[in-house]
Formats: sequence, structure tokens, C-alpha cells
Amino acid sequence: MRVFQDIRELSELDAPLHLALGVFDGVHVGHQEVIGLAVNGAKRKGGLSGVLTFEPHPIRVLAPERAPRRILASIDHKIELLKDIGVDFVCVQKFDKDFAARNAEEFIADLAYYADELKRVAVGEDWVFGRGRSGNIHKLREWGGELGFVVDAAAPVMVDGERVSSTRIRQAIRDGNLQAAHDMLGRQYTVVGTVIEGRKLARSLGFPTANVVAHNEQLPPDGVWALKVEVAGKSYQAIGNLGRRPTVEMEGARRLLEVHVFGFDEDVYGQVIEAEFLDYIRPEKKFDSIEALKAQIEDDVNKVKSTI
Ligand SMILES: Cc1cc2nc3c(=O)[nH]c(=O)nc-3n(C[C@H](O)[C@H](O)[C@H](O)COP(=O)(O)O)c2cc1C
Ligand SMILES: Nc1ncnc2c1ncn2[C@@H]1O[C@H](COP(=O)(O)OP(=O)(O)OP(=O)(O)O)[C@@H](O)[C@H]1O
Repeated sequence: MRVFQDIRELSELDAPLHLALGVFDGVHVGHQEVIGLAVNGAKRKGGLSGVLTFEPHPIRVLAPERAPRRILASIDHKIELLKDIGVDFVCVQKFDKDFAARNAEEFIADLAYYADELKRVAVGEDWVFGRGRSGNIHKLREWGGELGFVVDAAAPVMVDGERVSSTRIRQAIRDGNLQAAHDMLGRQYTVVGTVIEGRKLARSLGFPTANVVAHNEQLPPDGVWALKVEVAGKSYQAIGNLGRRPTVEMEGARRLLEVHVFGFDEDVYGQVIEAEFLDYIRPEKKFDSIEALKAQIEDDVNKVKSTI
């Protein structure tokens, strides 16, 4: 799968193009429907399917005060998810004030200019875009008639009677409702993060941990979780504490996911870990002593191991 950094680079593609447009945070079941229209279009008519997405999330530039603090998938993770769906290329357009300044018609005219053989545009039927949100599906069809592309629009995909959206999924994760997030994503929700050095205290507690800083992804509620993690392409069962470790840290310590991977004792500093949250075990607590914390962790580990 090819990755481009700007719509101007689409001129390198010498084939009919079938392009899905949107932010696609999390690549949820609604997004999959839209992207499927582009993929199927390319299969039926020939040519290449692709996704045009924006980075950072446009709302960060347009209304930072309303922007979500965390997202469902950082750009690298999003690109992996799009690769799994089978698109031929992804264009990650930098979204800044300049880009935001053009109106919907200018944006589409630019797109059709650089994506020379643009044959199909796929969107959700309620998608609005461009300065002042002036572009919509009707306008898109009108401009497509002039510029030579057709517009495929997906009807809203619903789960539990409500339209699926990235915002709704972020809320479900914040609430700890990972089953609802799973249903709306069409896959298990995972958090990707990098392992940083800790204080190496966990080893003396008998439970070495990898201290993971999430890459800006939405985290579920703090506490102890049964996890499945992927490290260096291999999958393991694990237990993790998400939070600020009040027993051993001062107030205001960084929020971390500390992961104890069963049957694993390798140095993983600097590596990327992907964690799936399986079951909530208990809230994080401040213990009176390290011994009490250690006894509790032993109980937690036994509890998780007994369910594997
Ligand atoms: C399964 C598990 C449960 C934990 N629960 C708590 C907790 O309830 N409260 C707390 O302050 N720290 C908790 N911790 C975090 C430990 O305090 C932490 O692993 C230890 O301080 C080591 O930190 P280090 O990796 O920086 O050396 C937990 C850790 C694990 C692995
Ligand atoms: N539930 C859905 N059903 C069908 N199409 C959808 C659905 N959700 C989004 N889309 C479409 O997918 C594309 C990308 O959507 P986008 O990521 O901008 O919106 P969203 O998922 O509703 O997120 P947010 O909550 O941030 O608005 C757009 O064309 C949009 O119309």
C-alpha cells in the first residue's frame, strides 16, 4: 500500500482512482462501509482504491476547544488499519489553517486536478466539508458531473439504534464499555504505546513491568485490567495497571499503563506494544505499605491467570 503526504502527490498515480474521503478516526464500521464503496468500485471498474484523510484531526485546527484530547488511532495505527481493509493507497493531507481556508468547491477542484483520473468519490451521505461546512453530498454530485467522477454515498451505519461515530466510540471507551466499542469498531479496541524506563521497583515486587506511554489514544478508566498484548509481532496474556500509582508516586505522576506480561522477561525499552483490554479487575488504590500492594498484585495475577 502506498502512502502519500499531500493531495498534490496523487498526480503520481496513473490509473482510474476510487477515493474515500473523511477523517476516519478508528476506522469504525461506518467508515468501513464508506471505504468499502471505494474498494468495490476499483474491483468492479478497474483502477486503484484509496483513502484521503487529514492530519491532525480538522477539529484541532478549526475548534481546538472542542477537540477530543485523545483519539482512537494515531496516524501510524490508522494506516495499518486501512492496509488491513485492502486499499491500494492512503493520502494523509496535512490539515492546517491554509488548507482549511479553501471552500468546498476549491478543495474538490484541487483534488480532481491532482487526482487526474478521479472516477469515484465515496463518502457517508451526511458528510459535510470545506470552509463553513458548505460542501455536502448534493454539491459533490453536481461537481462530480462537471469533473467526471461519480459519488457513492453510504447510508448511516447504526449500532443499538444510533449512528456510529468516532465521538460515540471514544465516550464508550472512557466509560469502560469496551464491548460497545468493539461492536462499533468491528474489532477489539487496542491501545498502542511505547515502553519507557520505570523506577525498576516492580522487579523487586516480583512483577517486572513494561511502562507504556500511549500514543495519544483514548484510554479506558484507570485500574487493573486483564490484557492481551502484542510485542514484536507476538501475542501474550498480561495484566496491567492503568493509572498514577498512588502507593509509590507523588500526586500528579504521569498516567501510565504498567504491563506485566506472563512468561516474558525481555528488555523491551523503546519498543512499541499494542494492548487489548479484556476484563476490568479492580480500581487502582493507594496502599499503606509496599507489602500490602505486593499481596494485592499477587491476588490480581492469580485471578487473571485462573481465567486464561
Ligand atoms: C497488576 C498490578 C496492579 C497494580 N496496582 C496498583 C495499585 O492499586 N496502586 C498503586 O499505587 N500501584 C499499583 N501498581 C503499580 C505498582 O506500584 C508499580 O508497578 C510499581 O510501583 C513499579 O513501578 P516501576 O515500573 O516504575 O518500577 C500495580 C501494578 C501491577 C503490575
Ligand atoms: N455511521 C456511519 N455510517 C456511514 N458513514 C459514516 C458513519 N460515520 C461516518 N461516516 C462517514 O465516514 C466518513 C468519515 O467520517 P468522520 O470520521 O469524519 O466522522 P465520524 O465517524 O462521524 O466522526 P466524528 O464523531 O469525529 O464526527 C465521512 O464520509 C462520514 O460521512
